[in-house]
Amino acid sequence: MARYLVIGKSGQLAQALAQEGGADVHCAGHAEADLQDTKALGAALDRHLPKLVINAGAYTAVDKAETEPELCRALNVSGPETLARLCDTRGIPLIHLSTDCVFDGEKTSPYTPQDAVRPLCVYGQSKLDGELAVRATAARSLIVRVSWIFSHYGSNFVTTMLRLAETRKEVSVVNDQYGCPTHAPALARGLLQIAERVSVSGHNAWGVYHLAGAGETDRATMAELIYQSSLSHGGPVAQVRAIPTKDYPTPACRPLNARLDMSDTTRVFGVELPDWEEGLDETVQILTEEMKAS
Ligand SMILES: NC(=O)C1=CN([C@@H]2O[C@H](COP(=O)(O)OP(=O)(O)OC[C@H]3O[C@@H](n4cnc5c(N)ncnc54)[C@H](OP(=O)(O)O)[C@@H]3O)[C@@H](O)[C@H]2O)C=CC1
Ligand SMILES: Cc1cn([C@H]2C[C@H](O)[C@@H](COP(=O)(O)OP(=O)(O)O[C@H]3O[C@@H](C)C(=O)[C@@H](O)[C@H]3O)O2)c(=O)[nH]c1=O
Ligand SMILES: [Mg+2]
Repeated sequence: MARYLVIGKSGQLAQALAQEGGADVHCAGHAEADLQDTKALGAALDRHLPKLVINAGAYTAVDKAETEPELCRALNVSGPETLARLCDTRGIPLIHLSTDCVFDGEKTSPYTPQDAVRPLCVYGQSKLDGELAVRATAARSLIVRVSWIFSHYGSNFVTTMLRLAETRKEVSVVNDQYGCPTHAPALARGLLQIAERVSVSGHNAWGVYHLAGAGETDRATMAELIYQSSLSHGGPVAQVRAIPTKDYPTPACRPLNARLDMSDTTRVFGVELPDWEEGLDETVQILTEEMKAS
């Protein structure tokens, strides 16, 4: 039997956990374990009897959340709270994923887990409320905040930039939003190392942690690096026009500073992710090959 049960199957992190964890991981998508279905969640826990649960399921459409806050909150607040209760009553530790969007981005240096939170959008507020609900419900829980996940799985900023370059010569991208891009496979490996640590009895450092790729960048520079890599693999390329966020209005506000300080995670778990750029070329290579084949 798989040691770890992952909620989510088709998402970026869920697919990366399945790939990196192999037989140790069972991913239950919404067909098996819907976050809105208490019975199904309980049945999945009782069927798989996992040593630990990782909740990689969430509502992640940041802009769309502004117009469907109920669904967003059902998946990011009520679902995780239910899951936390079901895990707690069974004595199963839970790792729940959260985001840089719990911060307002006004700090001028990377955010630590102890920094004050102030979400700017519905998605960010829902993830914060989900964190609080999980922490209040399951004593043996870890909240792991991540930022800017990219991969060849699912949709993300890298897939968006490559898709746009297929039809455009120039793409306007904001150059005043800073963050730590996180390669999903590297994140999955880091989370599995943490899972290993917390599933041994005696672990007691529960709470909030940050885990993202090493290094930092802004969205426009990230887009340029995506196209540099795409060029080297014979994929689509566009000119990046760097613009300020005020000239790129979106329904939801993102924090201008989304950089996370990971030193607690390194100290407590000995886990550190590699530089985000290491995962970028691999991701772009796979995606451009897929694009050429289709
Ligand atoms: N993407 C990003 O840039 C960032 C993401 N995060 C957080 O990391 C986590 C993983 O994100 P990511 O992998 O990118 O997400 P994706 O958007 O790629 O995937 C969403 C996941 O949610 C699952 N899901 C959707 N609805 C339900 C439901 N009703 N019941 C159960 N599962 C459901 C999907 O599972 P399926 O369809 O297989 O059933 C899918 O696996 C989330 O908590 C997210 O908030 C944090 C920071 C950055
Ligand atoms: C597509 C596009 C976006 N942008 C901007 C808009 C936005 O501010 C920024 C990122 O856009 P995206 O919509 O791709 O990324 P977004 O979905 O907002 O990414 C976020 O997802 C959630 C789930 C998280 O938790 C965050 O950590 C973060 O990764 O880039 C441009 O400037 N030009 C463009 O052509
Ligand atoms: Mg998005």
